[in-house]
Formats: sequence, structure tokens, C-alpha cells
Amino acid sequence: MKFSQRLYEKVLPIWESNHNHPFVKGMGNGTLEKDKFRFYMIQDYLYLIEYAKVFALGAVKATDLHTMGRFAALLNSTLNEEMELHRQYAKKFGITTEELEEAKPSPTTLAYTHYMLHVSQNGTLAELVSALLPCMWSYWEIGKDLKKIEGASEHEFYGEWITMYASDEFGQLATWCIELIDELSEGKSESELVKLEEIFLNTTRFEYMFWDMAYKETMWPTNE
Ligand SMILES: Cc1ncc(CN)c(N)n1
Repeated sequence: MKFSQRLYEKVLPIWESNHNHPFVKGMGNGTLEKDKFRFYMIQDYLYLIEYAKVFALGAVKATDLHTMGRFAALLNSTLNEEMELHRQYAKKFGITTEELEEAKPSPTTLAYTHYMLHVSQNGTLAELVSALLPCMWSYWEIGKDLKKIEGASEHEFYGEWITMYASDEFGQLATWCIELIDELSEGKSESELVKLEEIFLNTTRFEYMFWDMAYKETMWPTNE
């Protein structure tokens, strides 16, 4: 069995919870309150700024030019395509790019990005890829799933989000990350594989927490 398949099976129940989460369901059937999406979009923008650095660290840790180039392409697509979607949504909400960047991260955004960057800075390339993979892979799965709902990708507000994450371009980037973890895990000992699995599980858990944080608009428990 490919290692990516083992990872997939490990986290399947959490991925099913993602697909059934009211935030995700609400984007699919168009009933999600716009204020919740606004909250999500701001937090996600802050998340993506940090997430992009994981790709930069991937380029640093890569041991061949091809892999280095792929990480550079992922970094470029995050900064200039994925985040452009967020900037367009921000315009619709009347939020400037500066306001977006100056927003404060929620506890979940902070915990998730710090965990990913900690693994990426201190771990091996395989550990870095395990940390970032749920982000690429689970969004692609959600995008494809929501696209199957009639009219969802043409929805006047959530359609663009669905179209981006269901796109072949996004799918190709996710597929490359899946293939890379299969390649990097080859020949690793069982204890090393367990470590990679644990990292993948942790960022998968954070993905669920992110949807939940957005739906409940959870910030810090005190206002100071
Ligand atoms: C929290 C989160 N996870 C994943 C993705 C998809 N890059 C995202 N935009 N935001």
C-alpha cells in the first residue's frame, strides 16, 4: 500500500467530519452566513501568509532542483492565486489588503501555523510535507465534493471558492504533494513512518478545528 493511502485511511473519519461540518455544508448549499465567511476569509489570509513560508522552507530543504522548483511554484501559486481569491473576497466585504494583513490571528490560526512552521523548521523534508499535505489534499477533496452539488460552483458568492479548490490546477499541486510523500517515505523505518503519520494526523485535526473556529467565529476568551 502506498504511504499516502495509509495516511488517507488513518484520517478518513476526520475528513468525513470536515465534509459534514456546517461551515462546509453551508458553502455547498449557499446557506452559510456571510459574516462567518468574512471571519474565515480574514483568518485564512493570515494562515496563508504563514503557510506560504512552509513552501519556502521546502525549497530550502529540497535536495534536487526539480523539487526546489515545485516548492517555488507552490509558493507562487499561494501568494498570487490562492491569496488573490481572498483579496477579491475582501474587496466585496470592503476590507483593504492592509487591513487584512493587520488583522489578529485567532488562537486556532496561531496554533495551527506555529505547529506547521515548527515542524517545517526543525524536521526533515518528509516531516514538512506531512505537515502541509492535509491542507492541500483536504481542500481539493472538499472542493471536488462541493462542485458535485448542482449550482454550487455557480453560486454568486461561494461559487468562486468552490471553483478554485476543485480546479485541475489546484488538484495538480495537491497530487504532486501526495506523490512527494510517497517518494520521501520510501525506505523509512516503521518508527519514522509513525512519526510522519502523527504529524499528518495533527494538521488534519487542525483543519477540522479551523472550520469549527470559523463557524463559531472563535477569538480569544478575553477582550484585552
Ligand atoms: C486552513 C486552510 N487549510 C488549507 C487551505 C488550502 N490551501 C487553506 N486555504 N486554509
